[in-house]
Amino acid sequence: MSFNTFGHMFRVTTWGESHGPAIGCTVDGCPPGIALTEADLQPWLDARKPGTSKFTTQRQEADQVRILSGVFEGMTTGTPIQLMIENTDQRSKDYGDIAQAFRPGHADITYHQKYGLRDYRGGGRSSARETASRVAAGGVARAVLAALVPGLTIRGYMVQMGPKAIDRARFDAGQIGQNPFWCPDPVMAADWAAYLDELRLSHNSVGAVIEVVAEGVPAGLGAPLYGKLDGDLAAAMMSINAVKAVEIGDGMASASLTGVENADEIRMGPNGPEFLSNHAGGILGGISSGQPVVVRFAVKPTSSILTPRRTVNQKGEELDLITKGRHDPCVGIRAVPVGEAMLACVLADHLLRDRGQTGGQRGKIG
Ligand SMILES: Cc1cc2nc3c(=O)[nH]c(=O)nc-3n(C[C@H](O)[C@H](O)[C@H](O)COP(=O)(O)O)c2cc1C
Ligand SMILES: C=C(O[C@@H]1CC(C(=O)O)=C[C@@H](OP(=O)(O)O)[C@H]1O)C(=O)O
Repeated sequence: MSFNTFGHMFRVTTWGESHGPAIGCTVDGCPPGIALTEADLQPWLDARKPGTSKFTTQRQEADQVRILSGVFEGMTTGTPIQLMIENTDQRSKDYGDIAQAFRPGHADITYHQKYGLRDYRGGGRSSARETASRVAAGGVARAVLAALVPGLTIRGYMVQMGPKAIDRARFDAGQIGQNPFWCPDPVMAADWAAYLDELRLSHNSVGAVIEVVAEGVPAGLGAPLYGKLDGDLAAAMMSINAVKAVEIGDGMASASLTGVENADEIRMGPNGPEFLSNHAGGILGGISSGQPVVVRFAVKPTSSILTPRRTVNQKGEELDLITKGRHDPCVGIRAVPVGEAMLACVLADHLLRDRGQTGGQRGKIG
């Protein structure tokens, strides 16, 4: 199976299966001299790990990350950084029924069609268990960004669960870590809790929308035309399991705006040009403008549910399949730290690419 690598200068290759002994990644291209310890990475893994509330999969993994190479005395050396996370709570017997049958909505059927054989335990390589490795790599990317762009912040949160969207008038960043949904709207967080409880107890699941924002991104990251920052962000988010749509800035809604409404007008401020709005989501012509970079993505409802769904098996026989096991009733919750990690990786990659091409030089205004 090829294509397990993401990025150009900051390159992440992930490996491992959900029910194998371990998963992990190799980060190649990290500059030398960046302060990095396992303790710097662990909080990001803790934010994503399974089994932390009744609203996520009940699989219990510590997701303890180990740095095996590329760091000496707390500093990156510029050599490949190998990160490893052990799998400790696999329960492969739950997957006996899908050894031969295909879960509707999961990757079982396409993996079989393409490769002719698959590690069906836990979905193998197609399991979002793989996203733990992305989050570990994202931790390295954050360390690079913290060293090279002080003040840059990345924050993700859920803005919609099923049909229930947050009220932006109640947006309170302080609430994001205070509920199990990364929800910035405390009223909607309570609503989601009741809604998701009812859905999971009735053997169902639901989709979601996640928004991730990076502030303090310098102008000038990204390149026309095949190295666009927005193009790479779309690819990064779309590569996350269950993602079905990605938007930058106003995204799909910009189609219903007029040119007058959509123009992000510009004025001179005390420190240079200032934009009066941010419909563009911080990216113009594939290049960051210095405004916040705003990315949104939609995840579909979890396909592994206890309600019987019609499917077929490898012999071509039709059957009704109940998917047992420990599954997320709304994958959007744990996709929040994953989206943050992918944004961090793309920004670190583009920062290094930009330094290679322009040396960080910028055109002057004013
Ligand atoms: C954080 C996260 C957790 C997920 N948890 C589950 C799960 O418990 N059960 C499941 O069937 N799918 C889960 N998924 C979705 C599947 O991994 C995904 O649907 C599958 O890989 C097929 O890929 P596709 O949906 O992109 O086509 C999860 C996705 C993410 C991002
Ligand atoms: C293990 C994780 O999530 C898993 C993602 C997943 C899927 O199909 O994507 C299915 C479940 O796997 P299993 O049935 O093997 O426990 C989840 O628990 C994790 O994120 O660490």
